[in-house]
Amino acid sequence: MAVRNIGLPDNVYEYLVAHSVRDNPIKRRLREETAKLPLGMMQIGADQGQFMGLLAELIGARRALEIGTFTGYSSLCVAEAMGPQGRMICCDISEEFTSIARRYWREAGVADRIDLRLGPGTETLDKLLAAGEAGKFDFAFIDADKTNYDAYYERALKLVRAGGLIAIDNVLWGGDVANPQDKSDDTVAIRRLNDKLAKDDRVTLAMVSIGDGVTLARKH
Ligand SMILES: C[S@@+](CC[C@H](N)C(=O)[O-])C[C@H]1O[C@@H](n2cnc3c(N)ncnc32)[C@H](O)[C@@H]1O
Repeated sequence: MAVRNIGLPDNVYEYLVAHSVRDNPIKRRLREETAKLPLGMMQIGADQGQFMGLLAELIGARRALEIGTFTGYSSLCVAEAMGPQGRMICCDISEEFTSIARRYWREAGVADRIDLRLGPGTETLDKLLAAGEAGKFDFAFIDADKTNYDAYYERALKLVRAGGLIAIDNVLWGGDVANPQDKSDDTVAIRRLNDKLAKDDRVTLAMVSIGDGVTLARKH
């Protein structure tokens, strides 16, 4: 029988990271500084950051979109992977969190690739659509407030080109999506989007059990 579970023991996860993550001191320090914050667990893991960079590289991404930037780790991974030609629009509502992101982007030499838009993600995406940016992005990463996930997905689907990729984070929500007793707003929102994506013929789909679960949706 194929191995099916996602719960890696700590020592196996550490082995995985030690044998795959191509780290650098700036990324390591950003992870360490973020880990000290009360909401530090919102940051994606080093292995997921590298996975996203690889995805961006595989599709030759030059324009990327991120909804939910926090202290900048996922955006740093994608911006680095796209190289100097890459450009990224990052959406967040927090000046406090993203001031940390800006500091690390500058230090890593990717600040000129990243355009941070502060404000509700749906509004920023609507402005991009109104500005004629539909179909202009290669890659989108959705990782902000869960109750807006469907709104982000529908907008991202318009903003990415055919063949472009949307990655959606936290689709397993610590396993809560599979617990029918859990009817909290965040769980219900993620579960609804998962149900919809499972039969959404506008995309090719894979749900990957990395981190807290990532759905990859390639636009037809
Ligand atoms: C899970 S964190 C993102 C983690 C980030 N991708 C990383 O790997 O470090 C979610 C972020 O979404 C932001 N956020 C929450 N509500 C938002 C909204 N309505 N619009 C845009 N961003 C929002 C939060 O401020 C927070 O920084």
